[in-house]
Amino acid sequence: MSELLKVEGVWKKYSRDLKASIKYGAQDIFSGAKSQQNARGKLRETEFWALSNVNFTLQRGEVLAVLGHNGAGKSTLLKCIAGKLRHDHGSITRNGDLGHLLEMSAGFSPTMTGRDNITVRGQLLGKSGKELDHYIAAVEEFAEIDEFFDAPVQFYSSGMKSRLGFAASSTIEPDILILDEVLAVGDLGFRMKCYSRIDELRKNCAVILVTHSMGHVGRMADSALLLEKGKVIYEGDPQQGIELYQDAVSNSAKLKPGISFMPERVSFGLYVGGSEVENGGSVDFGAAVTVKGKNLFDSKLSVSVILHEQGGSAIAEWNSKRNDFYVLSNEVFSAELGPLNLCPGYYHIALVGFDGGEQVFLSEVFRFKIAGDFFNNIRFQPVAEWH
Ligand SMILES: Nc1ncnc2c1ncn2[C@@H]1O[C@H](COP(=O)(O)OP(=O)(O)OP(=O)(O)O)[C@@H](O)[C@H]1O
Repeated sequence: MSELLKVEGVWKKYSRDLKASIKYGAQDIFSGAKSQQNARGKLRETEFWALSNVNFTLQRGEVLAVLGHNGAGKSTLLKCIAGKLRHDHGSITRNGDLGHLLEMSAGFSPTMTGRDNITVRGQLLGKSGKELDHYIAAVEEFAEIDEFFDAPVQFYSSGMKSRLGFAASSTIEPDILILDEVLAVGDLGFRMKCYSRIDELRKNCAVILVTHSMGHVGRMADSALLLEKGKVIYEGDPQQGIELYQDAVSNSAKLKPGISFMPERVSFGLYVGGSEVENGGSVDFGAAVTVKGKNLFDSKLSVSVILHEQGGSAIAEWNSKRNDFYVLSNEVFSAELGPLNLCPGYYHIALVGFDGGEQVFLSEVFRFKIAGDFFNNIRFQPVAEWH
């Protein structure tokens, strides 16, 4: 393994005020080296550190996931590494070619077609003749945007831009590949293609990945860097990084008041092995979960238990009507959900009640964490035959 990137004591400041930001920027350019020396520790009014003393190294073959809340400084760090932004203090040493996809438009001219943009990019990379033709053909093949390749980029959907951008950046076989939220866009088929391309490239390069999807981190990263307000608060094992990040997200997540509709008319709880789990509590991976509730309405109701990923979409729903089960007025009911074999992380459960076809309540959201080692609980074994 060889070291491809060294980030040492990097600081970057921004100003919250646009006018002040332009003025300070001009002053810094004129004061040159002096500003570099004074940069650390000196903040003018309205300025703040978007990155404070960031250090890490990246080896060939390594995939590093940069994690953090919105505004933690992830994109700023990637832009500094890519040379798109000048950092105020510290040093960034790159050994090798860089490919990056920092924004969806990825520096494409909106009025030029995809093909023309790729041709210009290829030429800027020093390609000509057959080599340039190969590059354009390879990008066109990977992006799979068909006739849009010959349409102006301004008519592309965000998914198409990300396809073209990823294809353009990953086809040059860079030494360091920087991807900022690229895999958030695009359909599953394209994401799978991106995964295999990254798996292929990582043998010879280093990848820095910014994503809010912990699935991507778990699937691809060898290490994680967790940023909070511009500071590195964790560096190391990705699973540990994911847990710390999710804990931080969960602690800062505020449930919106007003989301519940007549919550006083329903009560429910989560139980594991007869014991009630407290809101925000933890459930071991693989433990059988039961929801118990009481109908405080005057009429009989059908109920749905809905399971959500934290901040994400519904991933399961159990509806009593499908079992032809109705909860009578003032009756207690239970729904045995069984083991929730979900990746460790935070989830939400809510209860919805229906009187006939009409929704009559939505409960408060119950938050819990699936804890434990996901992988240890899966048993693989050989079997005699396929069918
Ligand atoms: N050009 C700018 N001028 C002033 N402040 C900026 C500028 N760009 C970003 N910031 C601020 O710097 C901080 C870090 O921003 P950055 O975009 O790096 O965060 P991030 O971790 O990438 O967030 P997200 O997950 O939302 O993309 C934020 O407070 C942001 O508002």
